[in-house]
Amino acid sequence: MSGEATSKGDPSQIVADVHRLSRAFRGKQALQDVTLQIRRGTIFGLVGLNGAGKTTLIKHLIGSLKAKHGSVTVLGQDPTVEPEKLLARIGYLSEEDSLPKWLRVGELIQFLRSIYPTWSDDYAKELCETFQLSHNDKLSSLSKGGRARVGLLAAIAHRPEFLILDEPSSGLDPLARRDILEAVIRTVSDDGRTVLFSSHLLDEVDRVCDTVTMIHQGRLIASMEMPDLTTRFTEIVCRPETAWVTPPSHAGVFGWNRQGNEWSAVVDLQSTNESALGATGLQLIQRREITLQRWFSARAQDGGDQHADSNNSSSKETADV
Ligand SMILES: Nc1ncnc2c1ncn2[C@@H]1O[C@H](COP(=O)(O)OP(=O)(O)OP(=O)(O)O)[C@@H](O)[C@H]1O
Repeated sequence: MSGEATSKGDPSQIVADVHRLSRAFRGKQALQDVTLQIRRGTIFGLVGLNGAGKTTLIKHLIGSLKAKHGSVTVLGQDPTVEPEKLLARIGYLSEEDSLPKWLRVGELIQFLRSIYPTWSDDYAKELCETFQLSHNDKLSSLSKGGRARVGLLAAIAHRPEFLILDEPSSGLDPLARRDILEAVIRTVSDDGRTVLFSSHLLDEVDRVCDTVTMIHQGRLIASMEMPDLTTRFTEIVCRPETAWVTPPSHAGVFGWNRQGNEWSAVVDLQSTNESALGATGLQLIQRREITLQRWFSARAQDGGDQHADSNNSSSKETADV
């Protein structure tokens, strides 16, 4: 499990280390016993339904919430101790539009370059060109997408070691999303930089992330390297000879979906295989490559409670990704 991996791993390669973090708000559990590590130089995808606990986790990482149960270390420090030191090394873009709207783009840049020792004028200029922003633009008169681009510029022009993007794509058109993702990739390609990308847009997570971690109702229910998604999971389609009222229960098969006479499900090939499925009388008519979207909806549908991957802590699918 991840605790074991922590002790074995090189600590300098761990950008964020979350150990048994729990958080409740007014008696309601927002995070429960979450343990994970984010490795240097990776793009870490964080997914989960609305209210799963993603932003609560991120708030602990940037030090706006202090861990009450469990511990959080980011770039080797407790984010709530000397937060200004840490914040100079990380970039953060939240889903909320929190830019000071009374400023112009150029004024905001002047302010930011005075607080970030590593601010890069050249990179800020390049980003202004890429995002088609002018120093003269008033933040109040920019579109939502325009302000999101300014937010991204503000988050990355000091070339942070660790960039945290919390739903950066929400409300943006596909072109603006491309800008964001390309900027993310560029940032990461600078040697050794790390990104946490929290998003509901699973095709984007699939396209840019090295790993994916899913939180469901405050619990971390799955975490894996992206290539493992397609080697470990597959989607099957069955046509029952006699109509099913409910699909059969089989270890490693989850997220059943009905389409007319056919049923599809996700199979964890580590827990079961097709010959074992055949022996149960399941008549397979098709096998499809899994998508992140299908895996995610299957996991969410089963409430994170099925046995396909959550019980296989001996596999690669631990929180150490
Ligand atoms: N300050 C707060 N006070 C009370 N409840 C809170 C607070 N912050 C979060 N919560 C609750 O904690 C749970 C997790 O919320 P969180 O914002 O972390 O989820 P999320 O995964 O980021 O959701 P979304 O995808 O909708 O942004 C939710 O039930 C939310 O209502």
